[in-house]
Amino acid sequence: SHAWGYGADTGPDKWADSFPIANGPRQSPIDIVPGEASYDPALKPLVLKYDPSTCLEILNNGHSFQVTFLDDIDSSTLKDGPVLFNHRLKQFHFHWGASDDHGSEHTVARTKYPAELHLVHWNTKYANFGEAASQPDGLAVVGVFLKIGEKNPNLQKLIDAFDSIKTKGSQCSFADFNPETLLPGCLDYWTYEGSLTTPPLLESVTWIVCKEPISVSSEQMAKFRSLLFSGEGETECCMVDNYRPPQPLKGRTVRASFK
Ligand SMILES: COc1ccc(CNS(=O)(=O)c2ccc(S(N)(=O)=O)s2)cc1
Ligand SMILES: [Zn+2]
Repeated sequence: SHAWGYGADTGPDKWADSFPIANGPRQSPIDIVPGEASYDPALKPLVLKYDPSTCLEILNNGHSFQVTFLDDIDSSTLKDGPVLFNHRLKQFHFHWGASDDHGSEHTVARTKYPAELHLVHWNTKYANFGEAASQPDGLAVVGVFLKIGEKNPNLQKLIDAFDSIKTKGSQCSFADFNPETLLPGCLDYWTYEGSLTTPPLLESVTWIVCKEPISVSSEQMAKFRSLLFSGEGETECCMVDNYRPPQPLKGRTVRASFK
């Protein structure tokens, strides 16, 4: 069945049964080894321009929680960086662990962060998100690590909506949130050609992983873990460890935008 998840019978080690691309040549996430990344002076700075008025809703899709954006015009966009075309923000979501010592998808020299933010954008040379998602240069996902530290007031706005999206399939309107507030001060990044980290694991993602993390408090991480994978009326299953472990690099080059 296509009911994939993160449990023993449905988790990452079983995804290849229904999605053989799981063993493909450009799978994500990966372990980023800074010493092996090649600095590319031709890489441009990332240009991220987000319009809070295009923020639509926050929802629990049974795998993570995500905030979706109106993407019918160029109001929230990603330009430059490693990409050649304009991309539109579709949604952002997170991956996290059952405890503060793990939870990110990408790792840095095998270092795990407690969580990772993904801002998903699609290349507007294609007609729409679904079209773009099936093209090798169709998507660009910005990854931002979360590190335990000061309480993050911008994350708190998301956390305050969790009571309304506790169970799988629940959603509520969510307006005027600016994802720019979730970006680190420095936008130095690593970039490589990869895939979606969840089924359908499409190999259509230019990954842009920020070197600098943002902060999250341990108490805020505990609130992430109060969300449920399970639907209303089902046996409660805490939404934790919704991350895929690093995949083989298979000869790919990881470039750095910084020295
Ligand atoms: C064509 O049919 C499709 C196309 C795409 C999807 C997946 N949905 S999605 O693109 O939002 C993402 C899934 C995983 C993401 S990650 N962790 O790599 O940022 S992004 C579903 C059906
Ligand atoms: Zn993700």
